[in-house]
Amino acid sequence: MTRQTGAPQGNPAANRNPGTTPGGGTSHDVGAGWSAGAEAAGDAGTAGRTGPVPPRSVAVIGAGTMGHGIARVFAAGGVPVRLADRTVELARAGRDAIAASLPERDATVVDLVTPVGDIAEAVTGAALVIEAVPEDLALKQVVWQAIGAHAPRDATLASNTSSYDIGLLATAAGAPARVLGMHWYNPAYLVPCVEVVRTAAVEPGRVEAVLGWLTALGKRPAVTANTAGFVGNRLQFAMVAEAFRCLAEGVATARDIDAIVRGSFGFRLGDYGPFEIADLAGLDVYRAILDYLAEHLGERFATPPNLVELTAAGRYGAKSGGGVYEWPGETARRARADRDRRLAARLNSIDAGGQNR
Ligand SMILES: NC(=O)c1ccc[n+]([C@@H]2O[C@H](COP(=O)([O-])OP(=O)(O)OC[C@H]3O[C@@H](n4cnc5c(N)ncnc54)[C@H](O)[C@@H]3O)[C@@H](O)[C@H]2O)c1
Repeated sequence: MTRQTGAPQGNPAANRNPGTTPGGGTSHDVGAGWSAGAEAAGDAGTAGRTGPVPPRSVAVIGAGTMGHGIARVFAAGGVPVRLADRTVELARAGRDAIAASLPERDATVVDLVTPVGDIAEAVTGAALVIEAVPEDLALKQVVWQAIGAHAPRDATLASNTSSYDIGLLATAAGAPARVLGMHWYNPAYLVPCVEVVRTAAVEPGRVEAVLGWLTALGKRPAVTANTAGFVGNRLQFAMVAEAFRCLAEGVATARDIDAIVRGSFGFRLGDYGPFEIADLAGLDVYRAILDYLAEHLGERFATPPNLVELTAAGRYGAKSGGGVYEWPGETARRARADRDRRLAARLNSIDAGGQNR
């Protein structure tokens, strides 16, 4: 497996784990969990930034739950947005939802959003087109035909699909070299990560341009390959499926399952990803747990060969100086101190918000 070198060092600026990109590249700095905290989540403005800049104009197709939230992110970054739906009235409803979601009903943001009832009109002059119509493949393919027919020849075209093969949409558009996935999470203006899905056919530079645009808007993008569920939904839905199984087997009530996730491993997930947590816990421990779970709960818990390989090589994580990440010198001690500080701050903020259920 690919090992990440120079990973957790306890210095937020220097330790942005780039993550393993599908092509094996680790070139972009996305500020993964270990270094979270420097940027405000959501649609931060771009004033004073000297790095990446947002796209000059955007069309968002579908003004529902996701479309209006995505449109808000760009408008809040100063980007003119054409927000399209089946009718201009539905598109106006999307713009109204943006206005209602803004703490101060900021007119400068809302005024940058133009509702339209027609895809051809929406995509005219757009540097970036984002499709966010319902998860219905036949519907999406019709919409993608229209996008392909009318979008400018140099526009980057993105789908917010949660699960579909981006290649099917790219084919419908007739422009595979310009199509990629852009998987946002709800609410789009608050959840920092956007998965950027790199297809085999997308031309060099498109993915990198999107990463720059998102970074300019205060987002924390990460790259995935074009596989079912990408990374986020693959992991999230593995948990959801197991939660339903626990419920069906009477292991706990729905309320207790939610409380366990919120208050235990889920409590850490806002700050740490699975590999960071596993390296600090001990990969030998994780392997032993998985071996037992596989024996008692079945093959879906089978220990993955790359975990077997690491433990067989004596790479147990922070305690052995290396696991998924490298842990030279004092890094493990510093990372544990950093973890305790972060989690204490998280606990305090939850308590302060009165949300500790
Ligand atoms: N809801 C989520 O949490 C979430 C998260 C990530 C990704 N997604 C994905 O985002 C996409 C949109 O999901 P949503 O939850 O926003 O759905 P939604 O139903 O809330 O919104 C879809 C919008 O698309 C519009 N629409 C339908 N046909 C259209 C057409 N031909 N032209 C233009 N607009 C059209 C609908 O009128 C509606 O306003 C789906 O692919 C979904 O899987 C959803």
